[in-house]
Amino acid sequence: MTGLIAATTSAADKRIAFRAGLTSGKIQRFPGAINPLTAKLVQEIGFEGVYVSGGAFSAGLALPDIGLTTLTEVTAHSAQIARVTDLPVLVDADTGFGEPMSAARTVTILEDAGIAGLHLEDQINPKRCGHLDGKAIVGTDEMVRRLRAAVSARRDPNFVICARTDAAGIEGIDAAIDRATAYAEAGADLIFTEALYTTADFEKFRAAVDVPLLANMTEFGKSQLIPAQVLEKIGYNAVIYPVTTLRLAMGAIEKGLRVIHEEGTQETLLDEMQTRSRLYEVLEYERYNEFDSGIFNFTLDRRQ
Ligand SMILES: C[C@](O)(C(=O)O)[C@H](CC(=O)O)C(=O)O
Ligand SMILES: [Mg+2]
Repeated sequence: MTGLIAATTSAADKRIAFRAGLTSGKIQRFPGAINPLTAKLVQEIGFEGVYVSGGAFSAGLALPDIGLTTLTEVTAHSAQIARVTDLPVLVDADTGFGEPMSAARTVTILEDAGIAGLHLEDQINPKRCGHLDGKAIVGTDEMVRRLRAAVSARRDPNFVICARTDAAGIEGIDAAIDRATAYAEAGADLIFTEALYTTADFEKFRAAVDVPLLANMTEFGKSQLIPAQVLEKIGYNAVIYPVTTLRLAMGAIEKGLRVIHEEGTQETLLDEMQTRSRLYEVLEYERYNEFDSGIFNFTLDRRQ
């Protein structure tokens, strides 16, 4: 039964692994998982962690990424993902779901949900995707209050609090670096350098601060798609591919629906599908059968 239904690694151990990864010198790759099944594949393929994207979660609800989802919704979704993986899960907590006190509550609730870390961003509410124009950010002091509240609420000292700065696209990279320094002083364990443009920007950021850094390799955004090996050489500690699995899946879904609509059958799509047997393998279906026979292993005589 071990490892079926839920993964075996405790939340405490996942947080320890996350922290160890951040100081290992090896880049920690966190693809976004759109559901628990995807998280199982992320682990099987050998990544170091799982990311829960606010953009992908809201898009899955057919909503834009403008802070419409609630802490309760994000927590329920993230907890389902964390439950099935031995990997640390990093959750996009947007601006913390309210004022600094709400950010503090967000930390406790995500801790209870078995999450390894969250990121809070310095945008105003309502926030928007960091790769769009027209963003606005709160003052450094306001974000520092947000972070201090989050850090003070943490009960497991290994829970990772990541501060995201959206300042580069608004005030320039030097201002973003100043903010990152202030956020690290406020207790952030990791800095998410949102929407930098080129490799040179990532290099400049790395040279300027002495705190673990996270890169966002989202598609169709402002940043060049820099390979993980290059980011590692630059000295980045973590990278997310936040919306990639959603975009892959939605691309395939749209194409497939059009084929069925036009051809009246999905026959020509079969090669592109995950087969039933592969699905059952990922689900470890056979082990559930073994579990059942372990329980129902008695026989009844005629008098019972
Ligand atoms: C990382 C991000 O916050 C997310 O919600 O996944 C988004 C990603 C995206 O919209 O491509 C962001 O960068 O704001
Ligand atoms: Mg987001």
